Amino acid sequence: MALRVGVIGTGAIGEEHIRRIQFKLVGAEIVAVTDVNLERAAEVIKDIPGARVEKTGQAVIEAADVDAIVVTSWGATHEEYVLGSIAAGKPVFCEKPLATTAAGAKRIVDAEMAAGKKLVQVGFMRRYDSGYRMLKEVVDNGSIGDSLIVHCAHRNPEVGESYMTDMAIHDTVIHEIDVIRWLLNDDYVSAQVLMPKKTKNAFSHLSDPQIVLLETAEGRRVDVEVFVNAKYGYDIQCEVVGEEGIARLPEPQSVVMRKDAKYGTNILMDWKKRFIDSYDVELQEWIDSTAKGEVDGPTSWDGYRAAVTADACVKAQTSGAIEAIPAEPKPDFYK
Ligand SMILES: NC(=O)c1ccc[n+]([C@@H]2O[C@H](COP(=O)([O-])OP(=O)(O)OC[C@H]3O[C@@H](n4cnc5c(N)ncnc54)[C@H](O)[C@@H]3O)[C@@H](O)[C@H]2O)c1
Ligand SMILES: O[C@H]1[C@H](O)[C@@H](O)[C@H](O)[C@@H](O)[C@H]1O
Repeated sequence: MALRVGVIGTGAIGEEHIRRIQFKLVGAEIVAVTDVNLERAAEVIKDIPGARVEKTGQAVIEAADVDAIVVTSWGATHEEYVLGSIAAGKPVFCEKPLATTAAGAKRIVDAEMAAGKKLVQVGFMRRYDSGYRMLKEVVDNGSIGDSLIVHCAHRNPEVGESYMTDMAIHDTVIHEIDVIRWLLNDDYVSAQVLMPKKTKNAFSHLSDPQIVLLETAEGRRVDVEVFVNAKYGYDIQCEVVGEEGIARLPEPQSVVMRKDAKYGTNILMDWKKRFIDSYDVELQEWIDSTAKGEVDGPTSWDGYRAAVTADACVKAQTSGAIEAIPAEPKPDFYK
């Protein structure tokens, strides 16, 4: 029988995930959705027979015909819905961030451990991207020797007025925080944030761009330029400097053109397209492992460690200091 999925939050990525679960992937169907904007929720499922709108997230979680939950509402609301899913004993896929504070993510870890069963997967989809997987293979097989430095850039063409300075960390750099921790098989010990000259293209309340500097337990250094009003495109860069060579994240495939006295390729403008294949792989694996009663992907522990690092970065945004990131052993429950 197909896994019956309920979705909380039918905005941009909620709609994307609803459509891929219902029309592209196998083994699952959408049965219930909700959003604070109920009209929007109804619009998103209008061509899905049998799917209905529930009035609240809790109603989706508690519905008898919902086997598993997908949380795609705003970041600050994730904790409540993930805790609700754990309390109901239902598997939950939560888009990043797991919670917007380390304390919130810790409450999820504690609740899941108390429930005695892994139920939570976090939407760190870059771990499923073929480019990052190729890069990890090179890092792991020693082709460039030991990794010493990682240079990253995370550029969005623009963001809306509701995007705040701390969101550069827990909404945007959270991707690098997780994927570089996974890539290096290392964890962070300190964070610092530098604020370069501000672009004229950002709203006045937003510091943009920013440079995040992370240090790992093994002494590696990671720098992330986060620039969310970069105008020219949606551009994700990652370069690993090793003892014996350099390895770069491949660019998305694109036809090279010679036209109008120019030679080049297009740059994407939309995050939806940049990791489109990885969302498919991520959610198909989630459906398959959930059907087996397992969690194979990034866990709440990964979401929690990312949130601890994000908290240090947010503190560093205002202190200007190098902020320590406390080390913690991974509980056996998550090994
Ligand atoms: N993995 C990725 O690449 C990726 C990409 C985009 C967004 N995201 C994450 O997904 C989440 C949603 O982002 P988005 O771009 O779709 O935002 P969005 O604003 O387009 O959609 C969010 C939706 O949640 C609804 N909502 C807000 N509070 C709610 C609540 N309490 N209960 C139910 N619905 C509620 C809003 O009305 C809105 O429709 C964010 O956490 C974001 O960081 C992840
Ligand atoms: O929610 C989005 C999404 O996670 C994108 O991948 C990221 O580039 C954006 O900065 C963020 O706002």
